[in-house]
Amino acid sequence: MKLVRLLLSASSRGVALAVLFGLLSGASLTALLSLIIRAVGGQGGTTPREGWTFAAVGLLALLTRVASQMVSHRLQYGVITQLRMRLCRQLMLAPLRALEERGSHRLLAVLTEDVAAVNMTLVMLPTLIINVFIVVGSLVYLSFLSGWVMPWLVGFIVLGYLTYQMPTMRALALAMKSRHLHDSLYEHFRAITEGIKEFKLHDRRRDAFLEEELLQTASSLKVAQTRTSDIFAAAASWGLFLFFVFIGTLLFVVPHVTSVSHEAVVGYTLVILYLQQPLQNIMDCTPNLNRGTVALNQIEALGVSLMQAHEPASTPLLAEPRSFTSVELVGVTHSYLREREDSHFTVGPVDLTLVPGEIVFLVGGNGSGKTTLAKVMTGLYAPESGELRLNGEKVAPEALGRYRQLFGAVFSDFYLFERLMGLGDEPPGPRAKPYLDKLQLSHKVTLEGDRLSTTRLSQGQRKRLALLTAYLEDRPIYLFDEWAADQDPEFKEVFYRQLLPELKQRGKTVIVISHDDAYFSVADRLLRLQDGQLLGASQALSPRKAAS
Ligand SMILES: Nc1ncnc2c1ncn2[C@@H]1O[C@H](COP(=O)(O)OP(=O)(O)OP(=O)(O)O)[C@@H](O)[C@H]1O
Repeated sequence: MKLVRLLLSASSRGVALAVLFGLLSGASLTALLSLIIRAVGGQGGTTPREGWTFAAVGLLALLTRVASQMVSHRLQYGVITQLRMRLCRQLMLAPLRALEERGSHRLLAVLTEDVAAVNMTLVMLPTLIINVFIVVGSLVYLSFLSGWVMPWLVGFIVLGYLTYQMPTMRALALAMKSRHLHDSLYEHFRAITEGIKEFKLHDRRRDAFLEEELLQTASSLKVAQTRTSDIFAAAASWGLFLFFVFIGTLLFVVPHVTSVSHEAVVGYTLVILYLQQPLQNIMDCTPNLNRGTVALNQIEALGVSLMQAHEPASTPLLAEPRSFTSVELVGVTHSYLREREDSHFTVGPVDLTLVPGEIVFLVGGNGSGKTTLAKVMTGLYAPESGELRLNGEKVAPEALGRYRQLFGAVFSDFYLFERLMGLGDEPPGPRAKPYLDKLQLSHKVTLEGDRLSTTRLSQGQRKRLALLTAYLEDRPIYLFDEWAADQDPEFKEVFYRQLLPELKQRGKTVIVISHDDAYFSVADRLLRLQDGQLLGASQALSPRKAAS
């Protein structure tokens, strides 16, 4: 049902056309069948008129079948594209914390595995529609052939349906289990792609992973999938067996208990034999329908949970904020649940003011909460308590998206885009060139339009490219999370002594998370975090002093 609703929501006209052509195709195939039966059973041979009718109906069956398939293909790929786009939009609008909690492997499993499963289900749509109409058309034809035999047939169909449904319910539960195992499998795939160096350097770790993790999950999946397929195969074979029971009953029992003509018995037998293929096709579609339903449930569950976690819709972005007078964090907190210890790690409550043109260093031991505070400060995490204030005014939840546009940031787990996107209509080349020189990257990277010639660089160089992006964004506040950690001593010196003061001179506020105590003197203010608590000068220097 959910699949039908999905299709209807995409294009009710497309669904109507696909069904109409499917109906015409099914009906013409049934008409062909009745012509065949008449020709086979007829005593006086066939006439040219019947021959022409046969050819015309055959042509109609062919054309409507192709039309139904073509309409269905458009519907199918349209739905899949819509589904992908909708999911990606939902992911991008969801709060960062909600995405982190779900984990990238689960999100990837939905985006790839589930969308592919829905696609597979939709692929068989034309076959399903046409075959359903062949079966329906044949039943209508049979009801005209003999009203007496019809109750027997309906009885068998009901029996077949019920006995098919019972194991199918079990198969659905197994399909759900398989789906959860797929999540684990994606986590393992991530370990392989991201941890390949660690595996290569340690054979015993690799073998333990393969045997104890991957094989365990893959084997459980194999068992669940094999059982599911077994159930469907057994149910389908049972369906075929019922056919022969029906034909046997028709040939050897029905004539003795009701008065039915020989012609009707022959017609029924031929139609039932003919129906075997369409019914087989319908039954073959059932496992896919099941998988598609499970996948769609997963997609919808993710969508619903992300919608619940949605940040309030942002006020339309009229223009990015180009300046500010103050950013304040007032009693702001953020906490993570430590599941194993059943306790929380909390950053804050933090009171902090930032003004334009100052360099603020955020320092502290590993795990003291620097990155977390940076995420709260930049609006990536909404404060759990307390409030953010911009220019003295509280940042309402729906204004958080706009507030974030104040910041240009390079986090330690930054992502480097191959295109410099969203930087305006002008090609970024001329603006980027001086920065490429400044960042000592001109010999490595050029710009072709807005595309970087390469991003296959050392980690330090990639960070410089990320810095280039931040420069071009030209935001009022910059945040660098351990940016200098991968730089050579020479460029570290350039970063701390040249680039940071230059940004400050341009009136930018620069927040630097750093462990480089040799350069702490560059800061106007040093904020020290310890166990999530802020020590040190949380109030801004006066703008005049900051600019000095
Ligand atoms: N996504 C997360 N989910 C749950 N807990 C987290 C998450 N990120 C961080 N933490 C917890 O919050 C604490 C602070 O982490 P954070 O990354 O803010 O520290 P940090 O000071 O930036 O550390 P480092 O100097 O090592 O980068 C850590 O002890 C960690 O247990």
